[in-house]
Amino acid sequence: MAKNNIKLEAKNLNAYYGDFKALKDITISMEEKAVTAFIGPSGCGKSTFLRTLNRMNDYIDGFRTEGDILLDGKDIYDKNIRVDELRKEVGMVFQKPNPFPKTIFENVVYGLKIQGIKNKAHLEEAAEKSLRQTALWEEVKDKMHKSALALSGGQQQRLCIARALAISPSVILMDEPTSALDPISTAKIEELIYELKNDYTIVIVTHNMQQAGRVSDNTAFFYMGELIEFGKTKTIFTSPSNDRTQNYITGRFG
Ligand SMILES: Nc1ncnc2c1ncn2[C@@H]1O[C@H](COP(=O)(O)OP(=O)(O)OP(=O)(O)O)[C@@H](O)[C@H]1O
Repeated sequence: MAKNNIKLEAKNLNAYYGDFKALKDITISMEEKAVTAFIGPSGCGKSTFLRTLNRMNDYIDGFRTEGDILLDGKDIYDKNIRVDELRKEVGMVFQKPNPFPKTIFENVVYGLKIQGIKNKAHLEEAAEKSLRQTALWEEVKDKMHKSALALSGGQQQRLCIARALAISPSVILMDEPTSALDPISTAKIEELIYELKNDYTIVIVTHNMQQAGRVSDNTAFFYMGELIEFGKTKTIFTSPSNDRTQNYITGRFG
């Protein structure tokens, strides 16, 4: 298989919450249209790192970074970057499905409406497209104007992914997207991730080793704020070169 282009890169990235250094000298390249998984024990910095990739941590008082994060070669922390534009390009899906207390339709088109798109036909078309992409359309097409909160947890998470897709990002960040879901819903989301990587670059934080093994092309193992090992998922899971990676994936700690 030809090697994909690099979509996202961190170069010598340090991140701090006040005096606490949560990420230490992270350098990593993430391939375009591939799935990169972040694994590691609780508190090792996976979510912090994921959130630096669309500047979600900007909201946290005392948070700061050193080093660079490049999206398509451009530093996303550059002072000329518009964070709203960045977040259109780099969408995010969270651990717990978080639909708005609105209809299914309003949830999917939320981002488009914020962008000022009002044309009803256009919004309907976009909603259908995103819901088809997340394999939810058949399940919800007759209740588009009912509350999204009436959907099951798994459907809600697929709706949140559809909401993220509707604004046409090129990267989707997923922070433990299935940890609140049952096994069947989890399998659906995993299938979806597999499909989506044809068109999107995906970065996923997961505690579930099997999940990382099933869905990702490349895996990064973090430990206490450091990137310990990064490589092809198959290699990381079958013959890691670092003892700490080996101990973690075999369940000896974490
Ligand atoms: N808002 C915050 N303020 C201060 N420290 C924080 C904040 N968020 C995270 N941290 C600290 O940064 C470190 C990394 O946390 P992070 O949430 O990135 O880890 P994680 O690997 O994603 O953990 P988990 O798997 O439990 O979600 C931890 O020591 C955590 O306590």
